[in-house]
Amino acid sequence: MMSGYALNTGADTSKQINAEPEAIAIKPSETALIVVDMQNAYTTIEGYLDLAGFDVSATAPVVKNINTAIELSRKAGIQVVFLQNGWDPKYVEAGGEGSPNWHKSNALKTMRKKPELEGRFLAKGGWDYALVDELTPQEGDWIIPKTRYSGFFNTNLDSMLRARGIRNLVFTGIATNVCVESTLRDGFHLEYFGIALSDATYPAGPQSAHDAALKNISTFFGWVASLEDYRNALSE
Ligand SMILES: C/C(=C/NC(N)=O)C(=O)O
Repeated sequence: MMSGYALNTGADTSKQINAEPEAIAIKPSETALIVVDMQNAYTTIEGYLDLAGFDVSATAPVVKNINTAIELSRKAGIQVVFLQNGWDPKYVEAGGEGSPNWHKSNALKTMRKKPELEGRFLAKGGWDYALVDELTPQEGDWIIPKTRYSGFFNTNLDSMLRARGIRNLVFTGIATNVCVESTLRDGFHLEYFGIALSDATYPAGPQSAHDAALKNISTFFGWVASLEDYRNALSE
């Protein structure tokens, strides 16, 4: 069994999550639940992913599972962190032609291709950027805006976690193969223990993209568990 690194010596007891490739132990006080980009853009019909041609028809059960993971985490004293992806309404933060993001972001590319959509995707203050109604942050949760796929890039996430002795990150959200994987990978290089919940994440692209991302995570960068595994661990 792996043991997530411990900085605190608080009274909260270690919980063992049944995971791939092996079980991992976490202490609630040293753990955060990371909810990646659960915005209308990535989850909802008429949002960015949908209008860019990605299938979002099966996100509802994932939203439900994330809600459960959030409730379980709050009850267990695990810090809940919402990441929120997007840019200022003029897209200055998205970078211009000098940025690979300008060339690779399907949101920016789709808006360039269809001028009637200009200004619609992932602009701060808009519906597309907003977190879905079903997952409303509560007092004590953190909301961390980001402008690139990784939640660690140009944000205060690392220092917020580090200051509180948090070393284990449980990942939920969309998309498994883009922002979830990017953030978990960056976390790995910053010495965080990353655990992705397979049924509380959803891909941008086919099921094979989801499966490949999880396989990559469990083989090289972290651990993969189900919501049930997480629930069982927290009920110990
Ligand atoms: C495709 C995509 C994914 N974002 C994410 N939240 O994983 C994008 O932002 O363009």
